[in-house]
Amino acid sequence: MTEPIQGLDGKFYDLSLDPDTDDNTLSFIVKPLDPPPKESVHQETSSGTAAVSGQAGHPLMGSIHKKAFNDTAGDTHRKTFDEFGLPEALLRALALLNFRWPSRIQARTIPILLQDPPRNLLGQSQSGTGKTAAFVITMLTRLDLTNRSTQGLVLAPTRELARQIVDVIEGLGQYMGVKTQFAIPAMFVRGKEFDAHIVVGTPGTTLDCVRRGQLDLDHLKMLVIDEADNMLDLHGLGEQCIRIKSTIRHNVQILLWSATFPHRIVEFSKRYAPDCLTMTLEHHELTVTGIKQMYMDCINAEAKFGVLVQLYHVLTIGSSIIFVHRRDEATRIAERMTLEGHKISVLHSALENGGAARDKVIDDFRSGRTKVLITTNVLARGIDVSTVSMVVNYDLPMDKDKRIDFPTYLHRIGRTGRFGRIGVSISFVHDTTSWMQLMQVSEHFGVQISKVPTGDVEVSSHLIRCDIFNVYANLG
Ligand SMILES: Nc1ncnc2c1ncn2[C@@H]1O[C@H](COP(=O)(O)OP(=O)(O)OP(=O)(O)O)[C@@H](O)[C@H]1O
Repeated sequence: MTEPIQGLDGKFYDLSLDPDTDDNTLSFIVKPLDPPPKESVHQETSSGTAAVSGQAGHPLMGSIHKKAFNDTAGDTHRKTFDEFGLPEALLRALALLNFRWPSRIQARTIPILLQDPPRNLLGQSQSGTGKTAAFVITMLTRLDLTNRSTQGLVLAPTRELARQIVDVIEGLGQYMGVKTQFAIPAMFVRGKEFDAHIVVGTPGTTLDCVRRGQLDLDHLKMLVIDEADNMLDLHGLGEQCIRIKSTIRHNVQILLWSATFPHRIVEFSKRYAPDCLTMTLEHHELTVTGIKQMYMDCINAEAKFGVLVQLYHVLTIGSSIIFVHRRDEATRIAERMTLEGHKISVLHSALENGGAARDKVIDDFRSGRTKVLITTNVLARGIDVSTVSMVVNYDLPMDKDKRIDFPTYLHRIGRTGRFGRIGVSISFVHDTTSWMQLMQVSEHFGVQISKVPTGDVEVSSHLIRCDIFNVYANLG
């Protein structure tokens, strides 16, 4: 048995994570130790229920249910989707998908985005708080689905995110007869005109399709740019997004979304989406309460791999993502982890094969066929896999000037702790520079990043479990 953990209630528990999480819960085995309670422990919170229950003397199954708290909660008066005047077919799909209440960003944006005349928006909210459904619900409500012209265009930075967005549109639009198409490499027929209500694409391929006359945007009503701070960055995809915008009418409603909007991008974004309503957050509001941030101090860069192996020996924790800086490093670590007996997937942009290889990797990970995914920043943004309960920053994210990249840190750790779940992020530091960079992260976002010792396997395991437990105990 592992070392007991003292909960905030003063009692002692043995806690281990249960990897068999379902879509709605992160579960763990909790065994009360001192003394075994006669009745179940049941803790009601103001915004949901966190329960540890079971019979005395038996291992107990505790779980954090999908519940709205913190960033995902609506405002004081909790609105319902029924109040937004949505089509009946959409309400049916929301009910089927178990979307019972809108999250805060959904409650704030959907009603105003549905008003006439349509307003542009720059919308920011923490990772995993339901921005995708916010724009998909708006789009499905606004479009005339009896007309087969392309009325909605969604641009995303990667094929994985574009595929995920189409899944959300098809899920929410399943009773509405909505047709979607991709404008991503190898996912459309060259020379054939697009005839879908909504096209979801990456900027380069979308622009290509518009220029070839395959994609007609004359009837466009709504343009959504997901991960907009990244997409409008002139060092990246900004130029292509500007060109796409120059082909559309000026009364098209433009929605820009992201969890991060650095100041330098906000001004440009406001020019891209003129007169937009702006919902932004301060640095210290950006972190998600359910994500416990930690770090491990490695003696040097070479020692990091040993620490990683040690970490995976003591924790079997649902699914996890390991972020590294370089593609060759991702492959190298994957090979070594495989030799250690782990089932590993690797995804980076050099993995092409017309996209099929990338699609298989992410599909295997999503379905739980693989539990550990090693990747680069290509998957730092947007990807929503609810079973991910740990993110490892094997290397800290750097910008092109070799400074710590705050937005990417936030997006990476945001692959866990989604929509009210709890998760852990562990960043590796290996010298004074990386340690100072992590302290800058802590200061920038106003969060505590606690140290997990690397020497003693049992102690590190215990401390991580202890921290997770306290996040759990503090919920609500
Ligand atoms: N109202 C709701 N009720 C229940 N679940 C929801 C609701 N809205 C969204 N979700 C779920 O929350 C999860 C996170 O949503 P989503 O991926 O849209 O977050 P996001 O804010 O776009 O995150 P990121 O900034 O990382 O891109 C998804 O699994 C989605 O199905």
